[in-house]
Amino acid sequence: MEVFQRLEQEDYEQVIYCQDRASGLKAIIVIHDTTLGPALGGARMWNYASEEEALEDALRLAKGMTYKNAAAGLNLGGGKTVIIGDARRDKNEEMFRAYGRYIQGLNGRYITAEDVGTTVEDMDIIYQETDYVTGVSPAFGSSGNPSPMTAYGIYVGMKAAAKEAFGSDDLSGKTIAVQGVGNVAYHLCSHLHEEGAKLVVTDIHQDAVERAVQDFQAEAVDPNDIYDVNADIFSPCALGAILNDETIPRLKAKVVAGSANNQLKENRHGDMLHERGIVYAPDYVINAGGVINVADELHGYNKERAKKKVSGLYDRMTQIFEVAKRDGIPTHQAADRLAEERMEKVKNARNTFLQNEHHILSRRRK
Ligand SMILES: NC(=O)C1=CN([C@@H]2O[C@H](COP(=O)(O)OP(=O)(O)OC[C@H]3O[C@@H](n4cnc5c(N)ncnc54)[C@H](O)[C@@H]3O)[C@@H](O)[C@H]2O)C=CC1
Ligand SMILES: CC(C)CC(=O)C(=O)O
Repeated sequence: MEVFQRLEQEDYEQVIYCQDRASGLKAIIVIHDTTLGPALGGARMWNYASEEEALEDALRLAKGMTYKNAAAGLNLGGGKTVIIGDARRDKNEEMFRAYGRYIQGLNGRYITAEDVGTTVEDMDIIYQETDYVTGVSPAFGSSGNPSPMTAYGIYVGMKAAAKEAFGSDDLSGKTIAVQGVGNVAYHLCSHLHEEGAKLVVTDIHQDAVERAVQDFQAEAVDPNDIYDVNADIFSPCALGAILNDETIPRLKAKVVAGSANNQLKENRHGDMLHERGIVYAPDYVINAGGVINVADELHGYNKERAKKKVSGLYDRMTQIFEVAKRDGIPTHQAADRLAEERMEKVKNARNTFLQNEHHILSRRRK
C-alpha cells in the first residue's frame, strides 16, 4: 500500500524519517493525533527485518498512544518513535543526541520517553539536546525509569480483571503465565510473587528467565510453550500481535492482562477472546502506568501523585468491563469507545477561539 494511503486510512498527522550517517541513526517518528495535546510516546529500538516492518510498527504504536493517553485522562496526543538497530549492539551517544535534535526541531509536537530497547541513560543523552523528553534521571528532577509504575498499573488492572473473571481480586494461589520478563514484567512478577501467585515465565533471553526463576521461584518454559500453560491468567509482556488465530485457541487462561502494546494482531482477535469468555484487559488501558508517570513530569514530578493516579487503573478497568457488559460488546471495543468519546468531547469544548503566540493578532503586536 502507498504510504499516504496508509496514513489516510487511520488519519495519521505526520511521519518524520530521521537519518544521521555519522552516528548510524535511522529513526521514524510518527505523530498520530494531537487533538488532546502534544503527542507523547516512547522510542523503541529494535532490529527490524525491513523498513516496512519498522514503519508499520511505528504507526501501530503511535495510534495506540493516542488511545492510551485519551483513555488515561491525559491531555496528550499519540506518537511514537522506532529506531532501527540492535539495542544490545548498535547504540552510541551521538545517535541519541542526533535523535534529540530531531525532536527539538518538532518544537513540542512530540515528546519522547523509554520503550523496548531504550533506557533512562539514553533519555539523559537526549535531554542534552531537547526539553521534549521524559523518563529522564531523577537527578534532573524527572521521574526516571517508567517500568516500575507500568508494572504497578498492570498489577492493579490484573486484580480488577481477576475480580471480573473469578469474583475475587485476590491473586494468591493463582497461576500466572508471563511472556517476556524484561523491565516491566520483572517488577510485575515481584508484586505477584509477594501476593502469593505461582509464576510460569518465558523469555528469549536466558539471563532474564534465570533472574525470575531465582528471585520469584518461577517455573521456566520455552517461548513457544507459554500459550499452552495451564494458567488462570496469561500476561503478555513482550511484543505485539501475539493474540492471533494461532495462539488464542491454545490459551487455557480465563484472563489476559499484560503490558505489551498492540497485543491483538487484528481487532477481530478481541472478538475471538470475548466469544471464548476470556476477560481481556485492553492493553493500552492496563499499561498506561508508565505514561501517566512520565506525564506527571510535565507538572513537576510528584511520585505520590503519579502513583495515586496509576492506582486508578483498577477503577478504569472495572468501568470498561461494565460498559462492555452494558452494551454487549468486547472489552477492546468498550475501551475504544471511551477513548474516542473523550477526544470528541474535548475537541468540542475547545472549539472557541483563543489567541495564541502563533495567531496573526499576536504576531502583529510584536
Ligand atoms: N516500559 C514501560 O514502561 C512500558 C512498556 N510497555 C510495553 O510492554 C512491553 C515490555 O516492555 P519492557 O519491559 O519495557 O521491555 P523489555 O525489552 O525490557 O522486555 C521485553 C522482554 O520480552 C522479551 N521477549 C521479546 N520477544 C519475546 C518472545 N517472542 N517470547 C518471549 N520473550 C520475548 C525480551 O527478551 C525482553 O526481555 C513492550 O511491548 C512495551 O512496549 C507498555 C507501556 C509502558
Ligand atoms: C513507556 C511509556 C513512558 C510511554 C510509551 O511509549 C508507552 O506507554 O508505550
